[in-house]
Amino acid sequence: MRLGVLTSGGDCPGLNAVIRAVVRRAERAFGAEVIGFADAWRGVLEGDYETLTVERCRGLLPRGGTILGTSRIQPYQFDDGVQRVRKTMFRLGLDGIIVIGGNGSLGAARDLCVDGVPCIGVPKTIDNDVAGTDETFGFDTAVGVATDAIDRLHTTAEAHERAMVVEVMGRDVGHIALHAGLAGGAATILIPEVPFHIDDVVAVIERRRKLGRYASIVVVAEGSMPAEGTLDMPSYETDEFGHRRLGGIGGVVAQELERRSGMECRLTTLGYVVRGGTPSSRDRVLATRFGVAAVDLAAEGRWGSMVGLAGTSVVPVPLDEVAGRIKTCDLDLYHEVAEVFFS
Ligand SMILES: Nc1ncnc2c1ncn2[C@@H]1O[C@H](COP(=O)(O)OP(=O)(O)O)[C@@H](O)[C@H]1O
Ligand SMILES: O=P(O)(O)OC[C@H]1O[C@](O)(COP(=O)(O)O)[C@@H](O)[C@@H]1O
Ligand SMILES: [Mg+2]
Repeated sequence: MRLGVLTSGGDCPGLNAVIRAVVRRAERAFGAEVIGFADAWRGVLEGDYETLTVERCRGLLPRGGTILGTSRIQPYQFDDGVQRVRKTMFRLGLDGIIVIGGNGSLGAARDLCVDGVPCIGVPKTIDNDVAGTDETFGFDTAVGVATDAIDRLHTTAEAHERAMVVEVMGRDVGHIALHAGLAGGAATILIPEVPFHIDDVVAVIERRRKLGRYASIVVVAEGSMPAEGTLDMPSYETDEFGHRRLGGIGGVVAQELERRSGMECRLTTLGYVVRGGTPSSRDRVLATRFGVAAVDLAAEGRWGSMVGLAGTSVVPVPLDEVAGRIKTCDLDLYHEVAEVFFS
């Protein structure tokens, strides 16, 4: 067996741990060779690759980022993209490609399978928004870093009696904001799934102030939106892949909160900090389990599957059930648990 592997979409902690697991399982259990492609599908399209060995992957477990590099390039952007992918695979004698990516990359992997390019998916992203898996690796690390930041902000907020707005990543979903906000004892949490009313945020802060709580933390996911017609939004640019370049809603919330409550308010945008650096032990274990399972699926010829976490088990999930879908926040956790603490 000869396998290709690539990392696609935004990076997240644990990508290197998957690569290491893939190579080790392939080499040790199946005597198989693994080819690593540079910068996601760019490497496949342009024939930019390296042979990965157990030796090459030493020391990777705790390393953030990805030794292969990543991009948001997909073969379907080019008229002859799929043809070029097939050509590279034929030339290298590959049986298939392990695609470590988020919902966008896994959607493309499903389409490629239909077009005769055998793929196995491994779900990654700090956002935890991939359907078909209870969790993606990278999420636990991101929540941990954000929680640590909130803990630190509490003490400076208390010293100055300020409200602190913390903006965290989360393009379409608020998993990071919800979990870090809950873990960090936020006064309120804003997520993309639930349009917010700024008056409700102000009310929470004022209620706390009446109780003598002058310091408050407001966690805002970058994709959060005000209820229609309630606030002017920053205008987001769109990047070359059609993604809105987010970041800025936290500033709007902080500014309005200060203006309406008269309370001193500061903004901290965590941005890429939660995406970089060493993966948590939990993410390393999940990434390792996913990598091993992906190679096993390839060996069984179960192309068109993704590895997913169901409860405590790693299971195969058809890419058809993943493509074009998104896993949003558990609204019971938001309304019935988190909201208990919003005051
Ligand atoms: N449903 C889809 N089917 C095919 N390609 C897609 C789909 N959604 C996004 N893409 C392509 O996949 C690329 C990677 O997706 P993106 O969402 O940016 O990263 P991720 O894989 O981390 O979710 C996008 O730039 C886009 O070109
Ligand atoms: O790296 P970029 O292109 O600025 O993208 C930022 C986006 O990537 C993420 O970090 C992860 O998203 P993906 O997993 O879809 O790549 C989002 O939270 C954020 O909105
Ligand atoms: Mg995505």
